[in-house]
Amino acid sequence: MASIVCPKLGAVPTGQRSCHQLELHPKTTQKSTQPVAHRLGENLGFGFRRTIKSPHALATEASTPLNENDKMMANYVPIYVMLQLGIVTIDNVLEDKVGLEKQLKQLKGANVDGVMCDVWWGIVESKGPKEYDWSAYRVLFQLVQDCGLKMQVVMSFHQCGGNVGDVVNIPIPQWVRDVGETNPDIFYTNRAGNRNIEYLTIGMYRDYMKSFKETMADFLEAELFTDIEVGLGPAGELRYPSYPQSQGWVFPGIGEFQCYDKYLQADFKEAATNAGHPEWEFPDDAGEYNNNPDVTGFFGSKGYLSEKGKFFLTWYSNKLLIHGDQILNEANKAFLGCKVKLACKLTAGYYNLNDRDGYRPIARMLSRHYGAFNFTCLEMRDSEQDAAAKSGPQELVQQVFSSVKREDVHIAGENALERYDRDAYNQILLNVRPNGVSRNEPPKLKMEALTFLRLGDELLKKKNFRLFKTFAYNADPRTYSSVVPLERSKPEIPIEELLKASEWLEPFPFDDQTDMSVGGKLNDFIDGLLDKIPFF
Ligand SMILES: OC[C@H]1O[C@H](O[C@H]2[C@H](O)[C@@H](O)[C@@H](O[C@H]3[C@H](O)[C@@H](O)[C@@H](O[C@H]4[C@H](O)[C@@H](O)[C@@H](O[C@H]5[C@H](O)[C@@H](O)[C@@H](O[C@H]6[C@H](O)[C@@H](O)[C@@H](O[C@H]7[C@H](O)[C@@H](O)[C@@H](O)O[C@@H]7CO)O[C@@H]6CO)O[C@@H]5CO)O[C@@H]4CO)O[C@@H]3CO)O[C@@H]2CO)[C@H](O)[C@@H](O)[C@@H]1O
Repeated sequence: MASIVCPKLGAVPTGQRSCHQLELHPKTTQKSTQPVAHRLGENLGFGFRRTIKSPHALATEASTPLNENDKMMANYVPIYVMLQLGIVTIDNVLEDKVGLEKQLKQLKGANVDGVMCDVWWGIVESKGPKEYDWSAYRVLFQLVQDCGLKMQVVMSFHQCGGNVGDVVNIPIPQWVRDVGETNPDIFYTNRAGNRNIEYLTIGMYRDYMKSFKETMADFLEAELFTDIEVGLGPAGELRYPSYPQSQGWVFPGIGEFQCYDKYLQADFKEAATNAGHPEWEFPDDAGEYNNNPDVTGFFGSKGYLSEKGKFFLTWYSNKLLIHGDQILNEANKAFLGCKVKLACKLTAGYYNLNDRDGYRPIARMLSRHYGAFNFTCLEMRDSEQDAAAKSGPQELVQQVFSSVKREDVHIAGENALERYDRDAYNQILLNVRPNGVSRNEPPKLKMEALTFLRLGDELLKKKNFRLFKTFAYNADPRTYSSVVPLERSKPEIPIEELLKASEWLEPFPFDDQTDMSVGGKLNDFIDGLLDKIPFF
C-alpha cells in the first residue's frame, strides 16, 4: 500500500483497537496516512435547493449515443429507507397503519424507491415449529405496495435487542429458546461460558423462507420485493455475536471470540489434529470484551501472526464463510425463479490484515448465489472517530467496495448510525458514486443500492426531512428496474478457491468529495433562518 494504510490487523500499533478478528468490535480500519479531507463550507453553489443537476439530467444532456434507458440508469442508485424495528409488534400486529401510511407517502413524495423491513422469526413463528402467522406482514406489504414503494425484506432470524439502536426487544422464538435450555451448546459461547441467544449456530431457516415465499406469492409476482436480505447473524449481519452490549461490551472494546460451545470446540480439535497439531487449543490470551488489544498476548504480542494463531483465525473465519454459503444456498433454493436479488449484510471486523483481504473471499462466495453485498458505515468519516479507537471507516468502505467489484458482485450500502446532517449525507453520496456522476457513459464505480437508516419522527422533522429530500434527489431515485429471476446457485466453490481471493490488492481510487454535495455549514446557517419562516 503506497498512500493508504489499509484496514488490517497487522497494522494496528500497540494499544489500538481496530482491525480485530472477525468477531470483534466493528470498527476495523487503521487511519489513513493521508490527511482527511475536511470539507465543511466548501460546497457553496452545489447542494443548496437543487442548484445542481441530478445524475439523470446530466446523463440526458450528454451528447454520446447512450439510449434513453441507459442514460437514466447509468448513474442511478435506488434509495430505500429502513422501517422502524417494531413496526409489527411482538404480538404480531401492525399497530399504527394510518400513521405509517402517512409516513410512507412522505417518503414517496421525497422520491424514495422503497423501504427495508425486518420480518422477524421471533414474531412469525412464535407459536411453535412451522406454525407461521404472516397476517400482519401481509397487511404491511399491501400498504407499502399501495403507496407505490418497493421493499427490501430482511429474513430476521436473529434477536432484536442488544445492539446499538435496538429500541425494541424481539427475541428468537420461545420454543427455540426452550431447546437451548436443555442443550445450551446450540448457542454461541465465549471463553467464560456465557451463552448468546441472539442467533443460532445451526441452519434451521429453510422452512421459514419457503413459507414466506408461498404466503407472499402474490407480492413476489407483483415484484414488490427487490431484495431478500438473508439474516446470517446478529443484527442480520454475517458475523459472530462478538460485541454484545447485553454482556457489557462498549465501543471500542475489542470483543471476544464466540466458539466455546462443545460443537465448535470438537470441530476445531479435529481440524487441528488433521493439520498435525492435536495439541493446539483456542487462544487463551485474546482478552475480554472491553480490552484494548495491546494488553492481550494474542493481539498485543502478535500471537495472531504465529502459525497457531493463523490456523485458528483461518478456521474461525472459514466457519463464518461456510455458514453464510450454506444459508444462502438454502435461500437460493427457496427463492429460485423469483424476481428478487438475495443480499447479505456485512460489517467490520473480519480477518483482514496488511496482506490479507478478509472481504473478497466473502464476495466470491456470494457470487455463486447471485447475491448482493450490503455494507455498512457509509456515513462515517475518519475525522469523526475517537482517535483512541484508531478507526478508519473511509478506507474500509473503499477496500470493501473495490474487493466486491473485483468479484463482479453487486454492492449496496447503509449508514451504521442514525445521522441527519450534511456531512453524513455527503459522505454517503461520495461512497455510492466514488468517482462522481458520469456524463457520457455509465460510471465505472457505483453502488447498486442505498438504504438509509431509519424512518421515524426524527427523520420527518421539518428541517431533517427537507435536507433528506435534497439528499434523496442527489442520489437520484427513479422507478426501480425489474430484477431478473433468480437462477440456481452455481456449484460450490472449494474453500481453497475462496481463500485465493484473500490476496491483497490496491483499492480503487476514490474522489476526495462528492460531486453531488447537499451543501455545507453555510447551508445549515441559511436553513436555520428558513426554519423561522413558518410556511417554508
Ligand atoms: O432493521 C435492520 C436491522 O436494524 C438494526 O441493525 C442495524 C443497526 O441499527 C445499525 O446501527 C447497524 O448496526 C451495525 C453497524 O452496521 C456496524 O457498523 C456496527 O456499528 C458499530 C459502528 O460501526 C462503530 O463505529 C461503533 O459505533 C460507535 C461510534 O463509532 C461512536 O462514535 C459512538 O457513537 C455515538 C456518537 O459518538 C454520539 O455522538 C451519538 O451520535 C448521535 C448524535 O448524538 C445524534 O445527534 C444523531 O446525529 O445520531 C447520532 C448517531 O446515533 O451517539 C452515537 C451512538 O451511541 O458509539 C457507537 C457505538 O454505540 O459501534 C457500532 C456498534 O455498536 O455494528 C452495528 C451492530 O451490529 O446496522 C444494523 C444492521 O442493519 C437491528 O439491530 C437489527 O436487528 C435489524 O435487523
